[in-house]
Amino acid sequence: MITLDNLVLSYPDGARRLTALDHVSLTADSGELVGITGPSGSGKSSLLAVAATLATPDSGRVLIDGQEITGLGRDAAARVRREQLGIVFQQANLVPSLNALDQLLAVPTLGGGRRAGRAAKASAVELLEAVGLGAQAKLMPHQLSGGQRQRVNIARALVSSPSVLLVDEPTSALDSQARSAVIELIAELTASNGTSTLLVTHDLQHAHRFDRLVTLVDGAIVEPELAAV
Ligand SMILES: Nc1ncnc2c1ncn2[C@@H]1O[C@H](COP(=O)(O)OP(=O)(O)OP(=O)(O)O)[C@@H](O)[C@H]1O
Repeated sequence: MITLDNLVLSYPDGARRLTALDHVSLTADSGELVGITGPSGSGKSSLLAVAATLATPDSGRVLIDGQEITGLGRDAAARVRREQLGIVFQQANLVPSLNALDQLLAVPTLGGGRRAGRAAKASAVELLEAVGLGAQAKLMPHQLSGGQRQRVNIARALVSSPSVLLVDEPTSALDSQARSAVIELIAELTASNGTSTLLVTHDLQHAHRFDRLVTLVDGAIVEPELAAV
């Protein structure tokens, strides 16, 4: 479970400060997919950055499974990101010289690389199968479609079995068919792995797959609402 508790984040803006997050509180339970939407500049990326320990809020707290992760030192924050968070950004950012399987084995928590043990390989293969790429394990990034690259990206984020998955505009580089497949995949994995998932998106075509949808305007949640099913 991830809890954002009364988060305030501001950036310097000339002589004043610009409020990017204005007392934001939000919880995603285990197995829950929460969509976060809102106009450009409303604070969506700022929210994910704070949740990912990549930005420090002015005030408020982030808790994962009841433990506060705000205000940690650099090493402790890096450990939280490695062990408890899965992070999926807009672009897949795969390593061009590694095949799909090795992208997963290169993640430090899998202790892999060339010397990856059997157990690590088996779990990487299993993850690729879970994202529908069992047959593409040996393909290089340039041999994969945009949608397939994003699936590898998602599988890579799940290597450490994170309790929280943070996803920023995962479909913006994809065509509409790949888009719905990626959202469907994230919804399925959230439910089957019991992950707490925050997914930022402009694209509300697949909002019915969210358990909840919240809208940010000027850094504040304006209308938390049950997604219409
Ligand atoms: N590093 C920064 N320094 C100063 N201001 C920033 C910084 N990052 C974001 N902002 C400002 O904070 C506000 C929220 O930005 P943020 O990127 O979180 O919004 P967003 O909803 O993710 O927007 P988009 O949909 O365009 O990505 C905006 O006014 C933005 O200009």
